[in-house]
Amino acid sequence: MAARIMNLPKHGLCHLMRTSALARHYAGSTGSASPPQFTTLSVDDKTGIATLTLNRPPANALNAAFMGEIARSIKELEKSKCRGLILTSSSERIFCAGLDLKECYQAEASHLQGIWVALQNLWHTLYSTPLITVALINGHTVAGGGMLALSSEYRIMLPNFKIGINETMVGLAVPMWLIDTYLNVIPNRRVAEWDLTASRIYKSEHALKAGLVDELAASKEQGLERAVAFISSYPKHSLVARAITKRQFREKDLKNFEDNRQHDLEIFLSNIQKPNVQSYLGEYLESLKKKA
Ligand SMILES: CCCCCCCCCC/C=C/CC(=O)SCCNC(=O)CCNC(=O)[C@H](O)C(C)(C)COP(=O)(O)OP(=O)(O)OC[C@H]1O[C@@H](n2cnc3c(N)ncnc32)[C@H](O)[C@@H]1OP(=O)(O)O
Repeated sequence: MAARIMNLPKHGLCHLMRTSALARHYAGSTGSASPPQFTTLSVDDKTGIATLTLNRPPANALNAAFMGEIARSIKELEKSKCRGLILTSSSERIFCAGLDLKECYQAEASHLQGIWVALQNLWHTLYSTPLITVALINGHTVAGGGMLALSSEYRIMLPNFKIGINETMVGLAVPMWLIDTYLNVIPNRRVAEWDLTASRIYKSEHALKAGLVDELAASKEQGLERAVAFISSYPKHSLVARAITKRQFREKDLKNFEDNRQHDLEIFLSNIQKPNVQSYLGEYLESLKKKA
């Protein structure tokens, strides 16, 4: 794909925005002058398709700054009237390992609150965007990483990786908005309930059979081609009607979330600060380290 940093002047799908302008935008919305740190964003000016590459080694674990950056990029692409967004990872092994558990361990309540609010905002932004969204899952993706994939409209995965939502395994309940997101992809309630209560993690090939992903691609290059083909399959004249229809499908889930946003935050804060959860989190982090 002949991509470059932002700027789609020709057919009005995306407005011009150079890297420096992007940096000014971030400065305006965050109060900080720092440009994107954990992502790279490129837009193909022929197709009007943006590729947002997650780049927070080693695991693309989500902290508040990273999540804020992804959400702001999506908002910016919406304003520039891009047509579609491909989410992928710069890592060859990990698409996204979910929340940065190191930042959830022995952290101040205010820090934990910042993480959860950023997760809520990121979910809301991605789930509700009018952009055509594709997750090109070129590595493992679990928990909050699974959220990124499942909130997108179409999932293309490379072979031999893992995908799933493992919250109960790490001792915490799956939030209702993530259950709704899962049901939007796996509408069989019995299967969804079983998957989420059991923290079921699928291998790519099985995820395809179960309908958790839509296609497998042999390589990242092939996955990118397939992602572009999916987004391009929507004719330009249908984009507004398409976006309204998407919104209608997702509206109830978004409203449920808004009605319970504060409660959801309180549940997280109360659970994550429990001594037994913190102690388990410490052990879990050790086990991740020992693997290396
Ligand atoms: C655990 C008790 C309580 C947890 C409470 C958390 C709060 C949860 C609230 C509810 C919802 C939360 C949403 C979430 O996202 S919770 C996040 C859960 N995520 C995980 O459980 C994923 C853990 N990681 C893995 O399973 C594997 O790393 C992987 C993604 C399958 C990849 O495996 P691979 O073998 O390729 O890689 P490594 O395991 O060697 O990892 C490479 C390095 O990355 C570090 N790492 C991995 N995951 C995380 C993470 N989530 N946060 C921070 N760091 C992470 C790992 O330590 C390695 O680092 P190192 O190279 O420095 O050793």
